[in-house]
Amino acid sequence: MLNSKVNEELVAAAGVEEGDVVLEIGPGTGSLTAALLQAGATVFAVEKDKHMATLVKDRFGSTEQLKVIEEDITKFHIRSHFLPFMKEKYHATKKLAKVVSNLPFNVSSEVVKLLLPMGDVFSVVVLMLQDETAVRLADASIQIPEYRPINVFVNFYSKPEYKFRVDRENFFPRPKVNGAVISFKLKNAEEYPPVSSPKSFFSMVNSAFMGKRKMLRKSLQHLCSSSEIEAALDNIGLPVTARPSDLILDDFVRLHNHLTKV
Ligand SMILES: C[S@@+](CC[C@H](N)C(=O)[O-])C[C@H]1O[C@@H](n2cnc3c(N)ncnc32)[C@H](O)[C@@H]1O
Repeated sequence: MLNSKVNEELVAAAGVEEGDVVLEIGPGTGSLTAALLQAGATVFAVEKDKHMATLVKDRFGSTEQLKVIEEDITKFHIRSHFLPFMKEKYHATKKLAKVVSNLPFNVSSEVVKLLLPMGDVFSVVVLMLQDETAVRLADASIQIPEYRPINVFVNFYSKPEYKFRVDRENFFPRPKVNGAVISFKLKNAEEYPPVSSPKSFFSMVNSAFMGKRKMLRKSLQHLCSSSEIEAALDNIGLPVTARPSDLILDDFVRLHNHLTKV
């Protein structure tokens, strides 16, 4: 990131304040880390590249305010490593941590899937993503060609908000596309839509989209007979010919709950 103002805006988008504990993924040379430390946060940085991890440790020296771990975030067990760190910093308080990260665009969806169900650890996840991805994830409207299970997932676990666009000129090396900052305010478990099991719910949603152009009464046939699916759709006020792109999160929840009662 060449523009330090963008880093400050990322920090502000997460509402980082003095005393906050922040998980930063991929600190690189530490430009965002510097802005987080400046805001008074205690930073737990996970960096996959050995050279970068050393560089960022050397840059800030030994300080209580920063811990750098050399690990790939997609293989890192956040709960077992980050939770003890967070508890130690927050002492006995029930405060939640935040995630602020400017990651390579190619790992962003994996990171989103990993972090959004962690509302018991993080209050907010603020990420720099490819602009197109940020627009798509922040928009829960159906009937757009990009509507996918990930949209249902994002809205199940969080309240997404597109924050601002970051032109590609601000990055080095310059990517082919613009970036954007998106914030996901994480829900806690009591706020999740009422489903018997998120695993069975997302398995149904994924199956529904497998045949994107197919009607649900066909694509969900491995779960129930088509007449049972039609009855459930009718019961929740949807046409029996509905396709996955006709259903918002609540509709999927009601459909799942009807089908699992059958
Ligand atoms: C876009 S750079 C970060 C730049 C830095 N945050 C800044 O603001 O200047 C991405 C960093 O993420 C690291 N990274 C990439 N994949 C990672 C992963 N799976 N886990 C942890 N770090 C990763 C890279 O080594 C690199 O240092």
